[in-house]
Amino acid sequence: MGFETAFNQVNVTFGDFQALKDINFRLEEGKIVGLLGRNGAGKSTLLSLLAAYRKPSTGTVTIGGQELFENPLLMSQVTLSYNTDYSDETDKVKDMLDAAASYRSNFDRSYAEHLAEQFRLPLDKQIKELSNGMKSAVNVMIGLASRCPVTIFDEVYVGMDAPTREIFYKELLEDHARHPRTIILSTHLVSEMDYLFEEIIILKKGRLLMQKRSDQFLELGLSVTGATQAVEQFVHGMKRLSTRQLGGTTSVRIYGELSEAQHQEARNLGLELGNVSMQDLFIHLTEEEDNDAIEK
Ligand SMILES: Nc1ncnc2c1ncn2[C@@H]1O[C@H](COP(=O)(O)OP(=O)(O)OP(=O)(O)O)[C@@H](O)[C@H]1O
Repeated sequence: MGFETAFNQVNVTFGDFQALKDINFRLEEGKIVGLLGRNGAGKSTLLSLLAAYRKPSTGTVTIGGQELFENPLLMSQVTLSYNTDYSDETDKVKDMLDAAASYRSNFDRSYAEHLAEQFRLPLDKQIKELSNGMKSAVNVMIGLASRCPVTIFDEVYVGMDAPTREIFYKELLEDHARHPRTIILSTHLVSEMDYLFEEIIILKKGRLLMQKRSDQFLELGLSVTGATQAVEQFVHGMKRLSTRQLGGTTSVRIYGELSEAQHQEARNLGLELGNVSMQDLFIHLTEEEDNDAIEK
């Protein structure tokens, strides 16, 4: 069975508020995908559809060509980890492992215990007594060790300190290499997590703004560095993301691709061309009010 994931003409409305509008995309199986968007863009709503927690108001979500909602066999192939309220959870960490092992067919208990060790999770402690970052680590541990063909983490890092997040990213990459599967990560930590993503999806105000491979996305912008006057002459009329100046040297980040003639002109002016970050592009694309076009 294939696990290509598809959203087909999906809309979600809450009363008269439309949270998702005409969402169409396909995810080839096996990729690590970053789901990006400003607060309220619709990321959690979209992920809740993919975990079959809710049904689209219209449209369908399919995995391997079959509709997901109320399809128990397919639903068991998806896991969604999110910031859970564990304030009343008297189970111990090890009880949680037992429960996950009993209902997840691919659950790898020894890998879960390895993760518990990495995250320094006390197996005998009640979950409600853990710190916030440790509760998030429990979610990551269950999510990764479940080895579901579609594995989703919705801002699951909340409360984790930087070294713990590094352990999460490292384990995710290593386990994905050993057991390739679709992993979707929604995040606001774009600059910290950009290297993880093979592909990105950007939502803006409930719409799919862009779906691109990360390398193609990064080609949407570039930095131009050199003598201030030459840089200013070169970037005149281009869409500017930011400017940094130090002494007589200026570095301008622009949005847009250059023609061969422009590359030649940059060389003639002695300018250095470089990359811009995923975060810079993301901020630009989600701030611009006139940029609501759907691009693929
Ligand atoms: N149950 C609900 N009832 C009414 N509106 C809702 C409901 N759930 C979500 N919304 C609205 O839908 C929009 C999208 O919310 P969603 O939680 O999907 O955004 P998000 O991209 O995950 O945001 P954040 O980055 O802040 O977590 C928001 O305007 C939110 O208020």
